[in-house]
Amino acid sequence: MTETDAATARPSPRLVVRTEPVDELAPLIPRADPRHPLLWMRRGEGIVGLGETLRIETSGADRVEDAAAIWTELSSDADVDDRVGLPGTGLVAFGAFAFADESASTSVLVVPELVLGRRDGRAWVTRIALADPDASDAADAAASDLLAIPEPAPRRRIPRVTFEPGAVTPGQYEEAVAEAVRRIDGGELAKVVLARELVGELHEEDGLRATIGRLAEDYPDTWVFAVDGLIGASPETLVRVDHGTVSARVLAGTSARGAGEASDRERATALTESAKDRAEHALAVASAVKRLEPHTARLDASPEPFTLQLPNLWHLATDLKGTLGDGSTALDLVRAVHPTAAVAGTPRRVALPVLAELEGFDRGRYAGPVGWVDGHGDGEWAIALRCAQVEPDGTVRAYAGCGIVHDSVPADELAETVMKFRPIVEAFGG
Ligand SMILES: C=C(O[C@@H]1C=C(C(=O)O)C=C[C@H]1O)C(=O)O
Repeated sequence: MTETDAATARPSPRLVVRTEPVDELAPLIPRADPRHPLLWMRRGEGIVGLGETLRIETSGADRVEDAAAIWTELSSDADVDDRVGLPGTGLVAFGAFAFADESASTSVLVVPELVLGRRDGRAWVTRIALADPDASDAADAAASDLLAIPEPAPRRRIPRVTFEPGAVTPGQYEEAVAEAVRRIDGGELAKVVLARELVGELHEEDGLRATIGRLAEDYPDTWVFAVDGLIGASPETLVRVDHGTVSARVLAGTSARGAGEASDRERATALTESAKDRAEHALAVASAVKRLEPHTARLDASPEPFTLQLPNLWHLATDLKGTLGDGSTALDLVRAVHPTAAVAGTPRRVALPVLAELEGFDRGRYAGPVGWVDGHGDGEWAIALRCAQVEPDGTVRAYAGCGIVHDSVPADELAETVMKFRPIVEAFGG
């Protein structure tokens, strides 16, 4: 993979971008890079990135703001010939940001050399190159075939990773939940989200394509993503910006699926009627609305939460939809809404230090924003949930957490993390 560095380069490099329609690319996943997959997909449509033209790395409290500023500059200087004009065509970067300001993990925007995309039944290929300062015709630089469109690879078995609890044992997790409930009852805060991690070793370094394929097959209605080793299938849309419209899906409140049809429906009904889950959900919706509202001319929320059915569980969900009021880009809104109450707690300024203290590990990019942004500032971002970070040495860290409120029961929350781990653990053969 090409190692380049935009964050430190001044003046910023100029990108030459060309998008052209192609007949068909389905299925996309077998064309992804098996070792360093870059992918964003839902219901068979999305984008796959190959190669790396440029990488923007940021960290600290201003990680999103700094990346957004570099991206705006790169985009405004880019020479773009987009013959398709759909969300995800033209210049794009895949991104993943650390959850916490203090995280040791870097945040990244990766600009691939080649993007393969499908949307609304149309397919395209985008080539992104650094302009050659000596070339007389910039478009020629992008047209020269640096990377060929890969043929779909044959299917292979998913890699086998055995997961064990990481820094925090299940017992310690239950203790942390109990302590959180004590603090909530003491009036310190209303909600805090506590997660735990599982750690394993990946030995088949080219097996990630099979893992992603399994996530997409089993969880087709989620956002399946792979960005710089962060792999997962998230049901929660942090924010989408598309030609002046804004949307988000807030999730909070979870129940197991029932064994038979009748018991399954009962679980969903019980979830919509549960005062605990509704209260937890209302906090998450209020925080998303509060942070999006200043940027929107209009913002509507579904009047009542609905139940979102996933193969492993039910969630209470609220969709937000609106129109932008201030020309914000997707990254501006990511900065405005992250971290939401769904993954941090309420009030946020109290919940964040409590979470850091009680959780006992660095979340890295878990529960951070993951998605893509284009040259117009449009993009789709999810909250990185039901995911794992694969380190270059093969260490795999998977994460799952739960919103803790005053009537949370430690054993139930531990059981909920097990349900939430299921997609990623199974996609690694567990
Ligand atoms: C924190 C996670 O999920 C979040 C917490 C939820 C809950 O507590 O009910 C539901 C969906 C997500 O917003 C996770 O999956 O790790």
